[in-house]
Amino acid sequence: MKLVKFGGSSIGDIDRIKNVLGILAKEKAKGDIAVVFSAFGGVTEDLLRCSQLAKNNDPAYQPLLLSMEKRHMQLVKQLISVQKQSSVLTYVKVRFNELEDLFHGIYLIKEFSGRTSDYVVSFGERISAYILAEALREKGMDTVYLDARDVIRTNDHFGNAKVNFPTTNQLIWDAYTKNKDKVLVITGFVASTDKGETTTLGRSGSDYTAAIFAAALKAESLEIWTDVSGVMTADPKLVYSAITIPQLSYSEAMELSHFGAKVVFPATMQPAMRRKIPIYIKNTFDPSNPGTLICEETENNKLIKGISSLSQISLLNVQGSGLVEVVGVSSRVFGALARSQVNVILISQASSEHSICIAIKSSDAEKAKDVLEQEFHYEIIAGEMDKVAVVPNMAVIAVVGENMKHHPGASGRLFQALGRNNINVSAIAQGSSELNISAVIKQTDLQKGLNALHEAFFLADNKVLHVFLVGVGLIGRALIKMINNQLSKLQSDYMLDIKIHGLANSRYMAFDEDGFDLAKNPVPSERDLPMDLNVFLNTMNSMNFSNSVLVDCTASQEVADSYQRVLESKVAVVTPNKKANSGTLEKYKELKKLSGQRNIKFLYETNVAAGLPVINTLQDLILSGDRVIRIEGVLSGSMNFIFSELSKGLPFSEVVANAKAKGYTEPDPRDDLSGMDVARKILILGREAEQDLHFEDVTVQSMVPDDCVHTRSVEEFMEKLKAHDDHFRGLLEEANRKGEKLRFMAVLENGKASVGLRSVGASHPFYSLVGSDNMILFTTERYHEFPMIIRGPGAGADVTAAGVFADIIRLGNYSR
Ligand SMILES: NC(=O)C1=CN([C@@H]2O[C@H](COP(=O)(O)OP(=O)(O)OC[C@H]3O[C@@H](n4cnc5c(N)ncnc54)[C@H](O)[C@@H]3O)[C@@H](O)[C@H]2O)C=CC1
Ligand SMILES: N[C@@H](CC=O)C(=O)O
Ligand code: NA
Repeated sequence: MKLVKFGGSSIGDIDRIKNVLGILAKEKAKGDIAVVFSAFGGVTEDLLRCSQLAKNNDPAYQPLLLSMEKRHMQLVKQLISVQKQSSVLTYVKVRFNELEDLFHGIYLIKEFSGRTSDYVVSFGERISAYILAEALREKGMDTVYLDARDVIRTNDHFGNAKVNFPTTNQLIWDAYTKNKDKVLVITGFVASTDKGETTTLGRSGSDYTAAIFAAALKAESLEIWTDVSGVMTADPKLVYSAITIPQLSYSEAMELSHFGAKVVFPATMQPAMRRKIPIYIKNTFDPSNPGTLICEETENNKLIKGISSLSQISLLNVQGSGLVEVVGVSSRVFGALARSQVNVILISQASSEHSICIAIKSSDAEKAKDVLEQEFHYEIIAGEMDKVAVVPNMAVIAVVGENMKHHPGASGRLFQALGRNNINVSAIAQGSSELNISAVIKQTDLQKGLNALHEAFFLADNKVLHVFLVGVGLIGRALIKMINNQLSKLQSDYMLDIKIHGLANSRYMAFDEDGFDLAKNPVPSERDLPMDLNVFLNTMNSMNFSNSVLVDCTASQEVADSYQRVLESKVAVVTPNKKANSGTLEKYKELKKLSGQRNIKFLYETNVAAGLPVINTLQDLILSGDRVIRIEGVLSGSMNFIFSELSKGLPFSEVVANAKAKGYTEPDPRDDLSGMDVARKILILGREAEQDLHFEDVTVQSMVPDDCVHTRSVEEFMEKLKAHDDHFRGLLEEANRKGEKLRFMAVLENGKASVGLRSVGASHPFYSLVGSDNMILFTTERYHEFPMIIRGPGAGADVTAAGVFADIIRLGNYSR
């Protein structure tokens, strides 16, 4: 025989109830069952609300009671055929009359005791089970309604009564044998004392009822039907990739639930567990889902079963020389805490015995500090012990699973995952049962920690990078396309997954917790939210993914100014935007330091020469001890394109327009023509070469004619430029006459840089450049006689997006 239990949410309305009746018909077809029901969804709460209103002498309880009565009557009419309705309606009516009398009494005497409360709420289960027993009979099931108060005997601890098992088991057995061929339909939650007073069984009481019956009847299994598909690997509200745990041992279920896996409350399952009855947690709304099986021995191949946590924790630190080798100190610590009802959640003491660290609920922290300081008053005065330090705003994160004891490496994986995400561990505890490893971390790190551990233990083989992309323009869009094209290969061959959760341009922003479908080329639009960088970053932080990265594909100063805050929140930054690194030297150094010290990556290969490996190469040279003597470069793809095209005989204004159309220029092409873009790049290269370079150290020759400097828009600028076509043709002709070519270049030497237009002869390396080519020559102590040369297209959507993409993938390598 199988014991089946449905909670209030499973029978919340008529559709849900019909669904449950269908499930029961199928279950019955498989074999004998007995059913436990809670009250219909929300009824217990409504009964308590009525009671409170009545107690407060508020007649508003009357309409509430009336609406409850209507709701029940309506259900009877919907579930039971007209011929059979009247007796059920009468039953319900009589119960509501009793309730009315009860509330009237409470209203008059303004008193509502625990005893009355248990009696009041018992109506919920009594009415629901009665109606459902009748409804099942209508469906052809031979049911019998059983008021559990007739069989479950308890003491008179109203609200949380303790069961007298010998008597209860006998009474249940008798009731069962009396109705052997029938389906018992049992009221959950309620019981009674020997004197016949109604009691209730406390938290998750209906589950408890089901477990008590399952044990007494030696059921083959117990099925708890609820509104989720079993116990999940982590809280799905915090870990979006959480999945159902197929099997849990009884001890694992106990451990997980202790840490707040709210689906089942295994203390209530104890009677079934003692008899080793398998327990299934099933989803009423997805009956074909196998859910979770909780049993004695599980088929087990995962290192851990689940990850759990407790919030609102404080750490107490009791420390001092007075603790070392003094017998009885810990007994005094825990004795004092116990006497003042402080529950200790976690304890950790190093073998040096110099300090004891205790995790408790934050609400107990002040009391705990006081009692401990009283207990050790004299030791503190004598300086043998410090005052008790309290660290608030902490959380306990725990991995649970019996397999940990057979396989070394669980704690290694745990600390590695937390460490890689820059989550500091303040205390650790693992009992010798090795069923649970707990770590105390900051509350603000909790969600990230849960996700990091979930990835490490459950998706271990696939690293996920969580991207927040600001700037869905030319480069941003090309990047999205590129990631989408490469995703399945990265997933299958490199175990790397990339999800984009946030997208923004200057006007709108959009978020997707599961990650946008990149195949749809997502772009934020007026259907989404108005862009607000602050909100964007806050949302990013609140999603709290491990391995998060802000990808900045704007040219915005505001976004660049946010990197410090982003890095401080332990989110990496990848960007082609040069604004941050070419601002003040102090800012540049600060960001480098922050990223280095906290080990949060800040990658910007595309700041110079797009995807060409310039920055990484330079960093490698420097890291390996080389010293840069001179850097010479054509660092602007657009300018090289412009002066190359010019030599084909096209007017200057037209080739500038072409460069813009091809996506080589900055969002504002004046940034290129003014030499600013190249100045920024040589400044960044100098700084990467460990030179303390300021903007004033760069001399810049602008290509923007004087009357174009103050144009108000890009369009006006492009228009005015036409008047200068002859000037640029003249420059070209002069170079041609000398057999030379015009190159816009930068040179850095002896702590000074210059940027401007030169004409170079055929022997110069820059002579042969074509199109959007860049070329960089590093003369260093090692590359002294002949410089190291890097050459190739240095602007354009694809070559830039590819460089940004490579930086993102690099993050995946670091975080692996
Ligand atoms: N085009 C190229 O070849 C290369 C470009 N870069 C850099 O890439 C960055 C992007 O360039 P493009 O895609 O060509 O520019 P774009 O103008 O096509 O796109 C910029 C995007 O940023 C958005 N945006 C601007 N300010 C914003 C703000 N405050 N908040 C949110 N979004 C904002 C715009 O709405 C637009 O979607 C620039 O920093 C550029 O210097 C770097 C190397 C090469
Ligand atoms: N506008 C830039 C693009 C890369 O930074 C260029 O022309 O090189
Ligand atoms: Na580059």
